[in-house]
Amino acid sequence: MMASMNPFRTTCWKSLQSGRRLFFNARTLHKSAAGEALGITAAEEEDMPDALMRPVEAGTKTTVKSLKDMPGPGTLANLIEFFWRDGFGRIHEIQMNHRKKYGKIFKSYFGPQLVVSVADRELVAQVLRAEGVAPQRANMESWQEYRQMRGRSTGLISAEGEDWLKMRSVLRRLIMRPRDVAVFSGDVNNVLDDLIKRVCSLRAQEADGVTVLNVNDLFFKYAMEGVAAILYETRLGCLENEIPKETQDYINALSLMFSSFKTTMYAGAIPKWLRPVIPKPWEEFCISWDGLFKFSTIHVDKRFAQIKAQLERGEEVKGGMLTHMLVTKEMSVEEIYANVTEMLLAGVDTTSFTLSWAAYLLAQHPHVQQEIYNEVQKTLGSSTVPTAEDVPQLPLIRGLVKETLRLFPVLPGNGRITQDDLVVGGYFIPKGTQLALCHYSTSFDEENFTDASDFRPDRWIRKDSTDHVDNFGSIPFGYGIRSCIGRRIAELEMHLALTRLIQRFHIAVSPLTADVKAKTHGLLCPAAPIHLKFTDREN
Ligand code: HEM
Repeated sequence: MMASMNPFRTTCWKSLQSGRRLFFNARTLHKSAAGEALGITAAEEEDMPDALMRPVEAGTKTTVKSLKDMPGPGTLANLIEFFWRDGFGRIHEIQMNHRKKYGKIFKSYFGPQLVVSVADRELVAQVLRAEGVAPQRANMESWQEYRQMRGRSTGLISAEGEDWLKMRSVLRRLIMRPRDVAVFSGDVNNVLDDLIKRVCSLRAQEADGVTVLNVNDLFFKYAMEGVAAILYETRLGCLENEIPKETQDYINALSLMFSSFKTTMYAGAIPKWLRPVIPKPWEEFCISWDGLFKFSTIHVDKRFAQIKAQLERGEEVKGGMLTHMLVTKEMSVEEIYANVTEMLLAGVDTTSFTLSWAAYLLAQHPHVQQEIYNEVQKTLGSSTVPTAEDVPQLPLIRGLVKETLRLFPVLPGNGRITQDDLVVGGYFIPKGTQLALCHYSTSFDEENFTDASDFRPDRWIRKDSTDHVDNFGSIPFGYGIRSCIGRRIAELEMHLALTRLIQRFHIAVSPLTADVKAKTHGLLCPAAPIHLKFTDREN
């Protein structure tokens, strides 16, 4: 769309396409060379199942079927399921049902929009194996339209083509490897000191002295404070009793964004010409983005002013990711605003929902909690404050996060728009088709995980250095060059938070908590509040 308006973009895009052909030829390379071609870090590659790196077998003759032959629910049935029976809240369940009924690959129509769902580990691997240099996730027209209207830049989530590639290559160098984010351990631990204080003050307000109501609210504030400490290099005060006004304004903008989620994200369904008749969704969408951008602008500008003052005083400028971006000017200031805005948006609910589920699962499985507590005690004792360097010695903590994300993948499905004609599962899929990669159903597939409904963090532990835990059925952060850029930040926040909570408290389910199921609201989140008891461990 935008590319065709700008001849420079068109030229560059062509060179990207030829780069991509090169990449296809490189697919038969051995693992690390292919990893390099994909832009995958060594740590990611280590997790990578061989299936993803295996060269395409030549010379096998198969009949290719067309999309017409692909099974799937009827258009009307699908519309009723989603719009009448509120299927958007049950996307994960519908994914499982459709997988059972139609098989590994099936098609659905949302009005005129065709979506091909891929619900099988090997086929998902095949799709990702065919990715080019700048994969496209979904149609981001509404995000791009807002940015054009306000003269704003796109960020990693909303950008495409060479704009995306340029920003991705800057950010990738800063935060993609565990060792890049290890330096933030101190900042995260400062936030964790406040989280623990907050747990103590909240439970003191309850009659039993141990219950914390609605832990997601607590983890939301922790995730926001933690990610902002890294992105903006500042503290926001989310875990204080009185939240500062500008932080509260941001939280309100974020809530508005999520409450209007259905009508905005899915309402590429609401065509532009209908906006004068149904103006509210677009208006709310713009108001919430205004709030989110305003917040980022305030914090980026604040840091910029501090850096300027330091330079004027002849002082050395030290800092994290934001400082690096502001000083090196590898991105324009508008691009920095857009990226920190989109990263904060992507980093708060994802992390906080996962922490809520992890705490809930620990509370429901006291034996597992005890095993993890033993590991933490053995490695750190009761008072050593963990850092990123300790995490490799805590395999059950890592397993806890992986297992939580397998059972409750915050993004139950992910998207790709095919950039070339493909044959997947014996079907011809033309270029430009919207694919849905069904991570929720592959996570529960018994072929991928034995006793798949069981909560077993130890299933992720390698028995020895040759043991390979094949996990392609569960890729909660996506895979390859368009995978989650914040993965290592999120992992650091979650590993340290869970270690410190388990080290300090015994966590149990409060009788006030009903059996909490998952619902989809854009992300997979708890359908009811989770109330937990935090009792001090006797050390
Ligand atoms: C539990 C926590 C998180 C989960 C499960 C998660 C998951 C994901 C997934 C599945 C994607 C799409 C990947 C793909 O299309 O292949 C994604 C993209 C993204 N995530 Fe995360 N995420 C988490 C936390 C974070 C954090 C903390 C940040 C920022 C600090 C972040 C920033 C982003 C961005 C900017 C993208 C778009 C990347 C691109 O298009 O290049 N995420 N995330």
